[in-house]
Amino acid sequence: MTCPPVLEVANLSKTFTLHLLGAREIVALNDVSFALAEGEFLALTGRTGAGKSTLIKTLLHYNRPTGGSVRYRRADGTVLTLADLPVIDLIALLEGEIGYVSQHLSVVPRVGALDLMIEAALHDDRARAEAEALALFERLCLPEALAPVYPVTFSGGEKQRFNLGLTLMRHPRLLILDEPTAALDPATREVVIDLLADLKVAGTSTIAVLHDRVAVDRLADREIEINDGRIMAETPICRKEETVL
Ligand SMILES: Nc1ncnc2c1ncn2[C@@H]1O[C@H](COP(=O)(O)OP(=O)(O)OP(=O)(O)O)[C@@H](O)[C@H]1O
Repeated sequence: MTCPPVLEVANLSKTFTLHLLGAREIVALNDVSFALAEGEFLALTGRTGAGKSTLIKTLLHYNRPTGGSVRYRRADGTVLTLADLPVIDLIALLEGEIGYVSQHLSVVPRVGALDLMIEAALHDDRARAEAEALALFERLCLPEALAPVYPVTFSGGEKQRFNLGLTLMRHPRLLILDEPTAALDPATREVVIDLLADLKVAGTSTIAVLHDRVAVDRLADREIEINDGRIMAETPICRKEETVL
């Protein structure tokens, strides 16, 4: 018996209207449909400006879709249609079992990195949260000296790993990543790829916008290529170690 998908995106569209430019319209996403299997790692690829970030922001309802629907299946089998959720429930979902790691830092100012991570934990055990946060610091090769520092002062690559760590404090079962390795040198990129690979083994379902071919080849089960806001190609990825002889 095959598992029902964790996420079903049906005919999703997004048109931006530029009101200050005579209501000019930009069709950023056009009739995109796909499903994400439980535990699957899906890579979204495509040229710059193709609509990849718009796709993930729209499927999460950070952008209000122009058309289409997104259905998310919880661990207990309940299926939620995101557009029908009261805002408070949508926020709880996006700050809990669905984790979104954007390319940008968005945190409370003048709070140190470690405290932000401790606050992000979904439980009230501060000592446990601190231990979890420090373990993530180490796993992400963030120097412990940065723990009390405001993340706004971090380098691009440090911010990127901090963003990931912050989201992982909540142990999301569905992870949505926007270019998680973009600002990283090759060695640090390996650190992040290894962590994402371990999360995949642990059963996390993931959608990641990736320009990084190494990351696609190491992590993805399937690649969807976006162009002009549409799906151009959908390719299963077969790794050597998975090939049955
Ligand atoms: N809020 C917005 N208002 C107007 N246009 C937007 C908005 N967000 C995105 N766009 C436009 O939608 C198109 C797709 O942008 P998007 O950021 O999704 O591309 P992308 O594939 O993620 O690109 P990149 O790889 O460069 O990050 C672009 O033409 C962009 O200018």
